[in-house]
Amino acid sequence: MPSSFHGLDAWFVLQLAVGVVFLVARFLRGRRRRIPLPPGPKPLPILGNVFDLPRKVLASEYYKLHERYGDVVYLNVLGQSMVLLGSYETARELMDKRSSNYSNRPRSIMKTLIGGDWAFVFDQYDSLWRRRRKAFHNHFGSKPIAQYESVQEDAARRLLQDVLAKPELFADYFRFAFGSTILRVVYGITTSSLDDELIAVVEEAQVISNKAYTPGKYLVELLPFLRHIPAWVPGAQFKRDAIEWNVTMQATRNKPFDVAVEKIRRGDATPSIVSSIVEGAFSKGGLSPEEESITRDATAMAYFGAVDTVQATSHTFLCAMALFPEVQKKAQSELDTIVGSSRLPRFSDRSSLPYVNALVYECLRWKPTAQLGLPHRSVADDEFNGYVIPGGSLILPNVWAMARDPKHYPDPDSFKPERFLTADGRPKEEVLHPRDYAFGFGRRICPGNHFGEATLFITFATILHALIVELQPDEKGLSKAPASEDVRMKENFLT
Ligand code: HEM
Repeated sequence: MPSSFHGLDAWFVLQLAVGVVFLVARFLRGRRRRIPLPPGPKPLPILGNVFDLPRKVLASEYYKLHERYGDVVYLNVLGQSMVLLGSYETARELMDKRSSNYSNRPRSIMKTLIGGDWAFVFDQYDSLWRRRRKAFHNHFGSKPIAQYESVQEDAARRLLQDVLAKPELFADYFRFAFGSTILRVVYGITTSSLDDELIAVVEEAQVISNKAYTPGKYLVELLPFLRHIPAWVPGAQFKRDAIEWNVTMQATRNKPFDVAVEKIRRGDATPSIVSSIVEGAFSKGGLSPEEESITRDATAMAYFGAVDTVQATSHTFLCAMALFPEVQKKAQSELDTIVGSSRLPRFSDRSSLPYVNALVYECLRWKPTAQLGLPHRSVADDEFNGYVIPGGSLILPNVWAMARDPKHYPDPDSFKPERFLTADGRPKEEVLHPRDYAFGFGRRICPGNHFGEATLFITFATILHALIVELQPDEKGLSKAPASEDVRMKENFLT
């Protein structure tokens, strides 16, 4: 006997519901069909554009699709819509101006499996992300970070000594300088050597996340039901890795925070972001468990956001200085005039050093660190230039292409800080600033951009004031510089 629902036959209600859903879906599909998708290669049935997707995560490879199909390119990979944006103008229109629709992130199953749910860079565009991001922004905005300038100056000076003592370890020392600055600013923790225990933990977490978030590496991202497979099943290595990685990911979130809180309890804390939050809450009886959890999440994100990005830009700097000695000389001459030979640069010199500032911007432009940005995901269907962009599409801004658009940057392969300066050496307003794309877009724009730029400024100014960056000669005493266009970016989201 069929059951009844408020007097209606349940079977009838079910059929009605299915019918309505079907009609709505058909209507939406029809609407979409009336408005075409953006141009792109013809998809295969079911597989879609799997074989059109560049084999390498390299912006230059993705750009070939723009050369063929235009500024906005549509791909469908196994049912997942992807929209590639090939110019600053399109990214600005969609990701900045319509930010409320384009600020989601792709879902990641591995993020949860490895215990990385605290890393809000991968959060969905929801209220939890808003709270974590606000907590972060409160301490990394342009005003609050000014109080940590002396920490950044000290780190740059220590870097100089370390590189002078052991130039062959320059890459390790740059990394240590940025990592130790973050631990000091965020947690008030002083680290003294490359093999510091806390640095080792957070560095390990970086390696893990780079593995876990490599696009296309894990089948579970395409077939989410695989996450339920028990770890002992043959072939489920990803589950066994995830269990092991959980320990490091949790330690990264909690260990430095616990050390900071212990120092506050003992009364020997140095001023830091955590000390200001925890001590600020004393008057109301301390942080609530929820506030504490948000603080742990937000503060742990700083090391994650800061170290790889700033280090990659520093490598661009070293490479550019070695390849363009005339630029290096100009920057050094400005430093000699403004800073003089009796001391090292300080933040108070920053506004008097337009050429050094322009050199920082040119480093962000010449080989941008996140060459395909970080993917966003759209929320709902949208119309743009006569095309429909389906809700749920992955949006990939080609930052590399923006940074070398000849409309904005004539002779883009050359490293020319002058492009950001007027003929009489003052900052030029009308040129597209790398800050407008190198740090991402819309509501997801990098909240560490002020801190990041400040770190780059003081590090580059200090190095240039004391050292000369040159190519290392080979065994015959010759040093052959590659052409600028042959300096290749590594295959990855971060270069
Ligand atoms: C040269 C330096 C840096 C570059 C080029 C850079 C670049 C980026 C980019 C491209 C994004 C993605 C934005 C988007 O989705 O549209 C991002 C996000 C982020 N960055 Fe940075 N960044 C830098 C330095 C820093 C620093 C120093 C910090 C921390 C102090 C930081 C923290 C973050 C965080 C927390 C996010 C996630 C934002 C979110 O999803 O809401 N970054 N960064």
